[in-house]
Amino acid sequence: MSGQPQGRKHTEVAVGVLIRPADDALLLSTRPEGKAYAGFWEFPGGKIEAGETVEQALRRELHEELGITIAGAEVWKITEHDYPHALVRLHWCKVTAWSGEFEMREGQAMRWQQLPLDVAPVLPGALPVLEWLTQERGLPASAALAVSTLA
Ligand SMILES: Nc1nc2c([nH]c(=O)n2[C@@H]2O[C@H](COP(=O)(O)OP(=O)(O)OP(=O)(O)O)[C@@H](O)[C@H]2O)c(=O)[nH]1
Repeated sequence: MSGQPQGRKHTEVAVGVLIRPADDALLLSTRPEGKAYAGFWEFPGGKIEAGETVEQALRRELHEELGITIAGAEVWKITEHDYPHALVRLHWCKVTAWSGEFEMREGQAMRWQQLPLDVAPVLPGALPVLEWLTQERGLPASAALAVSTLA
């Protein structure tokens, strides 16, 4: 039979939509060298390890990658994306409070961004979230589409 290979397991991922309280800017960072889609812009986060909650995984990842400690995180949306390298389930959390100074511990670049983003390309798995944020902010749909640069 054709189609999905049987038993392909989801990789569970915790992702943080960091929103800067002063101006509602969103934090995007680049994927480090050596990972799939290196150089693509994404929201910071990473894989949930065995026994971790989404919040615990996100706190650990953001500390490892960015050097900050988040106050709390609640799941806002859950999406899935089927990449050649993995079938991922993304647990999106909005984060508006953290402590510590940003430090790019994996050699990434980071930018605070308004919609439409002026960085590209963005990981395809992040595009639905840009659409929701665009709707929430009452912006024209083109504010989310402008980043769909992937062929
Ligand atoms: N962090 C993050 N991952 C995303 C986003 N969108 C998206 O599809 N993903 C996918 O989610 C997965 C995250 O895995 P990762 O490789 O960044 O996680 P990690 O840091 O724990 O990886 P490692 O353990 O291999 O070092 C990747 O397959 C990535 O393509 C996003 O906006 N942010």
